[in-house]
Amino acid sequence: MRFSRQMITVEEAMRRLMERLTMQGREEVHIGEAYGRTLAVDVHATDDLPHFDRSPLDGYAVRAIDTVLATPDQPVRLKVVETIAAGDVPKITVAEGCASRIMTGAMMPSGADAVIMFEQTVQPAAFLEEVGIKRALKQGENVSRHGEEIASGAVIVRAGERINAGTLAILATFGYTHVPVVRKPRIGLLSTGVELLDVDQPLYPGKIRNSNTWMLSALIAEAGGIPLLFPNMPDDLDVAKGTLAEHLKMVDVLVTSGGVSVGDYDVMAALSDEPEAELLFNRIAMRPGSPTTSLMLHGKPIIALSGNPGACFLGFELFVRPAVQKLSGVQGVQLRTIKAKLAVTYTKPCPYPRYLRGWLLEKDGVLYAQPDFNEKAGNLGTLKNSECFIVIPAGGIGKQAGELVEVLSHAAPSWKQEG
Ligand SMILES: Nc1nc2c(c(=O)[nH]1)N[C@H]1C(S)=C(S)[C@@H](COP(=O)(O)OP(=O)(O)OC[C@H]3O[C@@H](n4cnc5c(N)ncnc54)[C@H](O)[C@@H]3O)O[C@H]1N2
Ligand code: MOO
Ligand SMILES: [Mg+2]
Repeated sequence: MRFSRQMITVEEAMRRLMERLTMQGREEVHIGEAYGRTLAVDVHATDDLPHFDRSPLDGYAVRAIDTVLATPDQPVRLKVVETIAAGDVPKITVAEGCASRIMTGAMMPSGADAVIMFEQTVQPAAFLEEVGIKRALKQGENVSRHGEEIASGAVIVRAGERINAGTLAILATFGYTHVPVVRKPRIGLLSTGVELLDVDQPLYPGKIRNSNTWMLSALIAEAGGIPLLFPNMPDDLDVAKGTLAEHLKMVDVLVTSGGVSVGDYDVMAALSDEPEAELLFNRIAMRPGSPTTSLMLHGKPIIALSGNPGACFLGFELFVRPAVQKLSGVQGVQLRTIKAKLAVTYTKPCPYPRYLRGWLLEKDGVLYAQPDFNEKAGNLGTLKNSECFIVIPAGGIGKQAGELVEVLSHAAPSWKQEG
């Protein structure tokens, strides 16, 4: 099996994995902790917004009919009967020939049906209790109507939407101190390989420090999962079987790095051949990361990423981020690309689609995708500069500068969210 692998497309691999994942249950969290979480149910407006007629300006609440003859040269004089601050309940009805001073956000007094801003009024010097209105107003002008933005009972946020800063504003407006969200998935994480040292260990010949675990842990948290870090796993199949069985009890998905290729010590590849493992895929038409593997073990999915840091990074974006999102309740998760012009010619041939790390730039209104030329799968020095993957299609002669290419950005918005 290890040497005769069936190659499938990225899309097919993603489909096979996604169909094994189901949304987590729900929990309630305080609004202060809800940022970045996914709504578990539709949330409704508990009142009209606004819930009273209010003024959007600092000015005077008037009866429009009283202002019909008003001009800058001949202002209409009205008697000021009250001053209304935001938060006050007006006490006096605005009668014919009268006006109330009113502040932004304050409740409209009964009788008034329009507001004129201070700048369009004059204060007759000798008559402090009067105001001169310099233009005619229409009924309803400058009044924010009760319920004009959102009606009580309307859906304000849908199940499956990710809570951003704007969502928090609307939830707070309607009094949701606690928010029904989808439980965060627990994503176990470990690296394989006896060559790996911890960050605080000195280098020895042949050994390297484990960087994938730290990179993946941050990416998992950013995607909305809880990373659970397990110790590095030795390249021994029997040990791996026991260790993984224990870890799987504690997580919803397990992500591993390394050991997926055809090497003598590639333990995750060896595990895929075991009868208790159900292989989902172990060869994908993509570069880097073609040996990226996924399997079901003891009823739980394992996503086994390549150990090469660049391939590991790509594998995360293509498979782990969408998996975390689906478990987190995000609706309609799928790979979504945008088109941009390739900033420089790239001619390296490849039998599979190649995902080049890079970034986007804008020049004279045109979006360009700039590849990072440090794209060897094992290179990690420029991983930090990567904000997207530029897809160079299989075969052919690559792409010329200025040709349109598909670009997959790492940020969450590139994953379609419906609803
Ligand atoms: N005969 C073949 N050899 C290889 C093939 C192939 O098709 N035939 N594929 C190559 C490709 S492509 C890739 S990608 C790698 C995949 O390797 P593994 O996923 O098995 O990963 P390892 O062998 O464990 O490690 C690869 C590389 O990455 C370093 N590494 C591993 N873990 C970490 C970590 N946690 N932090 C930093 N670096 C790590 C490791 O030391 C190796 O240098 O296989 C090719 N070979
Ligand atoms: O898939 Mo590998 O990362 O090309 O070296
Ligand atoms: Mg290997």
